[in-house]
Amino acid sequence: MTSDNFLDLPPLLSARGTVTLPGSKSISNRVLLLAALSAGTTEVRDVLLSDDTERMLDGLRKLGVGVEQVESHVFRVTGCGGNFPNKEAELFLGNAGTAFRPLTAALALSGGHYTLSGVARMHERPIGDLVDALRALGANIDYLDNEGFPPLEIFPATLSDAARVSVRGDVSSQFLTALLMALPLLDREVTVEVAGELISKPYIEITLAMMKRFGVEVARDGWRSFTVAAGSRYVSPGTVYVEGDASSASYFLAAGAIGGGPLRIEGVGSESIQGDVRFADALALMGAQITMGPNWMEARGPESGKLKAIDLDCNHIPDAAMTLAVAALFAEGTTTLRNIASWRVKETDRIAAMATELRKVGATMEEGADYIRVTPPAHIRHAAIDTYDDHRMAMCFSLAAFGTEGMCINDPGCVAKTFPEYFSAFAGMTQAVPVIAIDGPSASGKGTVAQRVATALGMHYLDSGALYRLLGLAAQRRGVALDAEAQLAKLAGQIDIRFEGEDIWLDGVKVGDELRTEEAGSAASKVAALHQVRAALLAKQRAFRRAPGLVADGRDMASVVFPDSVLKIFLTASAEARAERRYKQLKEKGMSANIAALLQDIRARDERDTQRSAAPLQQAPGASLLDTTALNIEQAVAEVLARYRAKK
Ligand SMILES: Nc1ncnc2c1ncn2[C@@H]1O[C@H](COP(=O)(O)OP(=O)(O)OP(=O)(O)O)[C@@H](O)[C@H]1O
Ligand SMILES: Nc1ccn([C@@H]2O[C@H](COP(=O)(O)O)[C@@H](O)[C@H]2O)c(=O)n1
Repeated sequence: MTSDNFLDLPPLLSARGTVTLPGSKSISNRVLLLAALSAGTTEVRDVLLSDDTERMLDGLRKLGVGVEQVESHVFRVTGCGGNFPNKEAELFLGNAGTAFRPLTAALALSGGHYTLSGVARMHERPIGDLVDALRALGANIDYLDNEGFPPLEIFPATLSDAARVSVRGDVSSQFLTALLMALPLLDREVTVEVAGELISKPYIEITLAMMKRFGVEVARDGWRSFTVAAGSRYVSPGTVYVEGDASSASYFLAAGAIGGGPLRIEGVGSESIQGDVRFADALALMGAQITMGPNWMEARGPESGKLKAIDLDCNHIPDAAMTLAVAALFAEGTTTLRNIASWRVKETDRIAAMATELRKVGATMEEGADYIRVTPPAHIRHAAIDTYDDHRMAMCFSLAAFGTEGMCINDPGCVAKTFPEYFSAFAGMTQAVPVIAIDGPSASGKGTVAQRVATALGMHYLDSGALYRLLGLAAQRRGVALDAEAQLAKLAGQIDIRFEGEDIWLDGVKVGDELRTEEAGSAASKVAALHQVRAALLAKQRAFRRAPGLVADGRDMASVVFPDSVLKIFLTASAEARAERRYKQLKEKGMSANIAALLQDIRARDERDTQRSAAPLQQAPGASLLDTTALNIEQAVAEVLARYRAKK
């Protein structure tokens, strides 16, 4: 169920299957830049296609680098040997930190005049520590707006002969990455000293590994200093394969752990150079069963059946740690994630965003400057999750749909930053609570059949017509006209409806046979024709979708309320057969009835239900017809069950 700006995920029951990951963002953008800085042509394969890599590719093209897309995920980059052909360019780099920081450093040392800008959030993300280090080397960089933040204007450097520069490591490891990648552009030995505790060390490992692949070996003293020797030059290795994205793997591993699995991820594994593969260790600490090979990982639910809380220093997995915060909703106890101060300067302030959104679903949250603490609620509430233009917020919160009510994700399109096809991949790996939708005209027997099918399968049952009947009844009791759309829609939001077995309660009072009269049916069909009323009752109907499954009967179950139903039946019978059934039904209840009048009522109701503009009664696309005119109840039930089994 999607619209342009939100995605309503149904409640999820399980997760299993095999997913092939898109290429790593961190590796894609590093390799593309190194290929551009090299001598020679590089074929880069399995490149991630996303907003962030598009920003890098676009930037390189504007700098005059030859970038040719040879296949969908394959680019041929003709390196410029450290000398960008275009000495004047304006680059817009969106919110791509992996493009902005390294390009700043490379351009600052490459003798041209450039401006670099991004989206508003990029202009709030600090870059002063990197600029200071570059200035120490002689770079000529101006802030165009706020001191210490993009946008930047870069002029040709007047290089100093500094042999040592210092850069802070405790704000973003991308500053060190950017400096190291640019240093081979200088023709001398330079040592970079790291000031403060270096965060996100695994990302530096990726940088060093990629530089080595392009022929530049960095000497190091632990995590304190790094030296690039004089005469270092990037040389194309010919072809480079980009690994699958380990941060993206975290959502699927967590889905396997929460939803039972087995869920296998291909494209990244024990031989990965990405630090985020260690997310799998954190998930194992929570009790998940993890297995892996060189290029794959697999997650299953815990043997005990329940994940458990952890207290973890997440410095080594800053991005994937966000996934742990949402997985904590499904763990016993309080989870604490520490050493995550870098979350505050990412796409959004991720500590604040995570705390706000987890509170919406009912979690008890505690947040500090560099930690977050999650205590799960007894019951995960359905909520509209804001995503703050942060792809990881959207992807993490998809996991919350494993709660009993599903989850609504606002602005799901923000995943395009790193994983444009995320939600379809996620849907392919997860199984929603199944719905069998049985629609049809009045007295066709859908209620009787749906109830029996639900009992046979141990599923829940929704009589959606009862909601419209109850609203009609409530309106009549309160003197609201049956065509007063706005008032009726408001009333629909106010009335308290409760189903207990055969009994139905309206505003705390049990409703009797009055609900089943043709008058109540007729009132229902009048209020049901109003768009605002239908919209007001939508969420109430969807809330019936609970594990292990739902059988729902009505007029628009398959077309509007549960369009992803696993089985859609359009159950009908001739108007005469239906009038006769209704006649018998009313007589059995000791109510008065006249078969000719019933036939007339049924025809009038059919006319209104099929001709209205709001969710008209129809055989929905994908629904199969079941005409029960010549079938008894048992035969009709058996037929629905047979069709369901055939679907499984
Ligand atoms: N296949 C069938 N053969 C004979 N009688 C049936 C059949 N299916 C249902 N009935 C009987 O028809 C009557 C009407 O059925 P039911 O109330 O289930 O219909 P419905 O489609 O849900 O109606 P409404 O939409 O008005 O609620 C019931 O008494 C039921 O027992
Ligand atoms: N999904 C639905 C269900 C019912 N209606 C309207 O309510 C009337 C009463 O329904 P019953 O199934 O209890 O007979 C019906 O005639 C419809 O007009 C609906 O619109 N959508």
